[in-house]
Amino acid sequence: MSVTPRRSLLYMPGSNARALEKARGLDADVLILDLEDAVSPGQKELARQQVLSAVQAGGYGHRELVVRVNGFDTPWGRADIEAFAHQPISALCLPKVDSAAEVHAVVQVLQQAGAASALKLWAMAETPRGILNIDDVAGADPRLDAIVLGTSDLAKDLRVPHTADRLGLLASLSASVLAARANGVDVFDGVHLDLEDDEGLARACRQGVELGFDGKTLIHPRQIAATNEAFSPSAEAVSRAERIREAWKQAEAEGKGVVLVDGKLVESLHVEEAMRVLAIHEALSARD
Ligand SMILES: CC(C)(COP(=O)(O)OP(=O)(O)OC[C@H]1O[C@@H](n2cnc3c(N)ncnc32)[C@H](O)[C@@H]1OP(=O)(O)O)[C@@H](O)C(=O)NCCC(=O)NCCSC(=O)C[C@H](O)C(=O)O
Ligand SMILES: [Mg+2]
Repeated sequence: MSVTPRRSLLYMPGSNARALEKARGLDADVLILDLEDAVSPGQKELARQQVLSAVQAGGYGHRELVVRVNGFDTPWGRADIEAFAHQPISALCLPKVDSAAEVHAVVQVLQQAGAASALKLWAMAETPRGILNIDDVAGADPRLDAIVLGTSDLAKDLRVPHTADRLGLLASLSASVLAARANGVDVFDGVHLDLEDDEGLARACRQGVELGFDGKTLIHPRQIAATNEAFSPSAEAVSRAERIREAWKQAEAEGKGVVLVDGKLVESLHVEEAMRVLAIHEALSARD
């Protein structure tokens, strides 16, 4: 089993040349180079050019590069998509996706541009309509590779306050995880806006892990370390997974379909879980 760890996903405005440079040395798994809401209308062209130059220059190492383009219905959306159709990036992130039809429209542009099938699409779940259609969006096309929660836009549109327990967002968060898993794509939690609030960030990360997210989107480098820690398998989880792998090998050799590890029942589904933990751990160790 091969897994690409996507624990921490750092946004940066494409208009911020210093951030694009600094990101080459940051410990984030994914860099989301933003052309959308973090860039003012007057800087859209500059941001597109800077991000193009940055991805062409490279130097980002293991960090996956994702470009968040402007909405298809804006003056910049189509040109953004065409500009990055043949660049060395993992995915285009589409903001405020309301329906599968919006994904299909972008897929058509990529096909017309002859983009490689390796170029994926990530859909942002950040509107009430998008959440209601999230299963269709997540399964819209084989290029669709991940769902990204936009909890700021969502809280605004739902008219729910930003609370520590994120009560008003829970239904949308869980619906997105369900849709992602049902369609076999990754799913990433929204941002924590308070840069000074380390305790709140740690709590939000824990909640994200418990809700089933693969990682969390971030807005500042100081949020990376805590997020990586929260979304990495703990030493204890790795050690138990290793014991499960060993015990299962023996059980299989003896023709058994169940085994006890540390007094707990282990069946093939637990072995699958353990193998995923080990795959993430090994991918991270190989990177170190
Ligand atoms: C929030 C910020 C504007 C703060 O920037 P700044 O004042 O420069 O912070 P610092 O002085 O503390 O920065 C220290 C150094 O770190 C670099 N830096 C800062 N932020 C980033 C970053 N995001 N990526 C890379 N590097 C970063 C600074 O350049 C400093 O470097 P150095 O010169 O070496 O000291 C800023 O953090 C920022 O712009 N953050 C990202 C904002 C953003 O992208 N927002 C859009 C995405 S959030 C969203 O829209 C989610 C979704 O759509 C929703 O609806 O929820
Ligand atoms: Mg948003």
